[in-house]
Amino acid sequence: MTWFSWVSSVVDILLVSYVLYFLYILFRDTNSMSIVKGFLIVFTVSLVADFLHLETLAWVLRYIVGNFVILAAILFQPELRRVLSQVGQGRGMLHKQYSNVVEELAETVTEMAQKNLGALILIERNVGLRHLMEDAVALDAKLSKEMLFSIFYKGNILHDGAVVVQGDRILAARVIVPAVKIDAMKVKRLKYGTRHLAGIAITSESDAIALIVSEEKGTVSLALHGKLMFDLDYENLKRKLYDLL
Ligand SMILES: Nc1ncnc2c1ncn2[C@@H]1O[C@H](COP(=O)(O)OP(=O)(O)OP(=O)(O)O)[C@@H](O)[C@H]1O
Repeated sequence: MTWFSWVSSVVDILLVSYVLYFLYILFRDTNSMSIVKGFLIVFTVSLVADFLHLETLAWVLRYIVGNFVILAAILFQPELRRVLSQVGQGRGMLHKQYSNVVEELAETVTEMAQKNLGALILIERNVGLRHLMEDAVALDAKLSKEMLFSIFYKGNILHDGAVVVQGDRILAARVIVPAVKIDAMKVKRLKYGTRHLAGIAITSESDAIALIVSEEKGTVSLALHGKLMFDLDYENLKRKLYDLL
């Protein structure tokens, strides 16, 4: 073996390891991991069936394993779409950094809901929310559970209104979403109060995501494009945020 083929083998192994690690990071917080585990089980059983000469079972399992790429493309569709759009935007490699924000947010609001601590968190995406922050309190603080809990703690002067989050920063607190014209009938039918309506309003006029923790109901809702996904649990919320960020 020449030194060149030795070095290229090492580089080859390192690159494959990196690709596998990268895929693991991208998929670990979705249901994809259970699909991968399912595939590994089917693959192992097919080897055992082969070994034991269980012809029909081995044939069926070989067929499933052989067509896994097509199956995976169908089953992984939301994840693949997300991964491709991130890579397209050059954000794929930043996913790990983003995953911390997603987890921190999902954990924080779930805990807030359990403690009936009301909150409104506006997550900026492509459309800037600067116009909302003119009369707000500028912060530019690192996003953390402690910081969000402190802000929305009832005794804090900043607790009234929303916070605006950009990446892993909390840009401002006491952000007031301008009153929107939602007719009285609709308000009655929707049965939501002003915090939820503010979340619906801001997301109908921007591409922001609003996380709304209901003080009264102890629920977490996510507003997007003016529509509310009501009462999300931790897993669903995290999955939704991963898809959107
Ligand atoms: N336009 C707004 N912009 C930002 N925050 C708002 C706005 N309107 C209300 N809020 C916040 O919502 C709080 C009042 O929530 P309200 O009880 O009316 O709504 P809700 O949707 O029923 O929420 P909850 O279930 O938490 O009671 C206010 O104290 C304020 O912090």
